[in-house]
Amino acid sequence: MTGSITDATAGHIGDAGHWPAPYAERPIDATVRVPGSKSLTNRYLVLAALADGPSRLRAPLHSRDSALMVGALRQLGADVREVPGDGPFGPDLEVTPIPSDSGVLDAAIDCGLAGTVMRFVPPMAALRKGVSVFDGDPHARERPMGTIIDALVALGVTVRGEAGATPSSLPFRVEGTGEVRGGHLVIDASASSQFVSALLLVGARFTEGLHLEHSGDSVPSLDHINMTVAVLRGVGVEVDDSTPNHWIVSPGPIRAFDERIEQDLSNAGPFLAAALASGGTVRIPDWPEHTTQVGDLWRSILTDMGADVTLDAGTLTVTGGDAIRGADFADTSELAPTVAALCALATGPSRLSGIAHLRGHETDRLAALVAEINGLGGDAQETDDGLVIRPAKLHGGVVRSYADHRMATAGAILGLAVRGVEVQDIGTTAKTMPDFPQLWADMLAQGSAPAHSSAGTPGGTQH
Ligand SMILES: O=C(O)C1=C[C@@H](OP(=O)(O)O)[C@@H](O)[C@H](O)C1
Ligand SMILES: C=C(OP(=O)(O)O)C(=O)O
Repeated sequence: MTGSITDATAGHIGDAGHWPAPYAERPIDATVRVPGSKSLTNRYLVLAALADGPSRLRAPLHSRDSALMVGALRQLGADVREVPGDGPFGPDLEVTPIPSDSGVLDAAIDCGLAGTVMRFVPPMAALRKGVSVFDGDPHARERPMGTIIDALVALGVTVRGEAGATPSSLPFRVEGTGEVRGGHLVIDASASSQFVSALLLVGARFTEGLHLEHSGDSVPSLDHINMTVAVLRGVGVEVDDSTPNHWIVSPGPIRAFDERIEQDLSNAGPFLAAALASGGTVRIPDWPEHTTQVGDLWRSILTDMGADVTLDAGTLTVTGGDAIRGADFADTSELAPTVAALCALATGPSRLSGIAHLRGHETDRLAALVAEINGLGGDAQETDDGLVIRPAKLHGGVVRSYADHRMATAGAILGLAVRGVEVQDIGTTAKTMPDFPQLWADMLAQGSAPAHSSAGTPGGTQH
């Protein structure tokens, strides 16, 4: 760490489990790499377990959510091995698929708090013989699951809750017979795009394939569904998504693959936000030229907030100015907590819309963001489908993370601009980024641009 960035406590957890968020005395000037994409890693893990031969994931994410997925697939009979790779964030993974003739095998699946595990794995369990019991963290029992359970029941699969009746949330058991006929299925996926992705990922393995239709309010996080469709096509699965709210997956094999996982562009967000929060520069090399990750939206979001954003020779460079501009953002999906943290530091008002379903994420993110921003003296309010955040002078205090990795990283962003912020349970970032405190400290340690006044932001006035 250079002398230009204060707070030598970066990366340490305080006695009360509070992480003193490092405060940026000067503009950050850093080049950062982040681990592999959670969404891509867990999709490719699912497909590898269902494929027609052994597959390899290069530079995958190693985190709690990916470990939970690996654990689930092993329970279902897949063989997942770590093999040396060339990525800086851990080994590659080789996957031998779930054998089709493994007999009757019972399984216990720990979903943790991972939406991808609790939604993607139950349809896989229906495709093999045996009982698979699903449960997770306490809050996982409150996340929306009814749509996926009802979908399986409509497909002829037996799903029982603790009392024996059809449940609407974790815990439950799926009684697989080894075969699902498939066909036309209508669901309401307005609470999560993961319901659609979950069924599309297995659809080719249904005897008749799958014609999935969404009926209800709009489906959130459409980028994630488009990612699912693109990944499926990449492994030889035919998907027709030419009619809005309809996805037709032809029956057929899922081709084994050897795939390099892109870095997690959503998790790049807090580091890029650090450029704005400190009025400095953050570069991320190997930014994909074409990607299905929602995190590619950082390029427009951060431009709208007043940053200078360039993508040159594969490196994304974000330079913050003297002030962060407030703006209106629709459908920011999993990027919303990071966006909200920047909005709380902005000089003008912001509105985030199209994110009502965040109430069913790791925590009720709309309520949590309002409570924690306002707890630091901010001015945030919930709307029907999002947040309004107005400029306010912030002060130090504790940011609670609610077991939500993105609340914890939002606290870290605020702490760069506001002295005296502590994040409760920074360890929860392990859900998708186990090294977050170290990566954050490394970013700060790299040096700093010449001092500039960050006093243009409400947070900056606290310096
Ligand atoms: O399919 C995926 O990998 C994801 C889909 C989105 O879920 P929702 O549609 O529930 O927002 C996103 O928020 C989540 O972080 C990851
Ligand atoms: C909503 C998220 O996760 P999950 O995959 O658990 O839904 C997220 O990572 O922001």
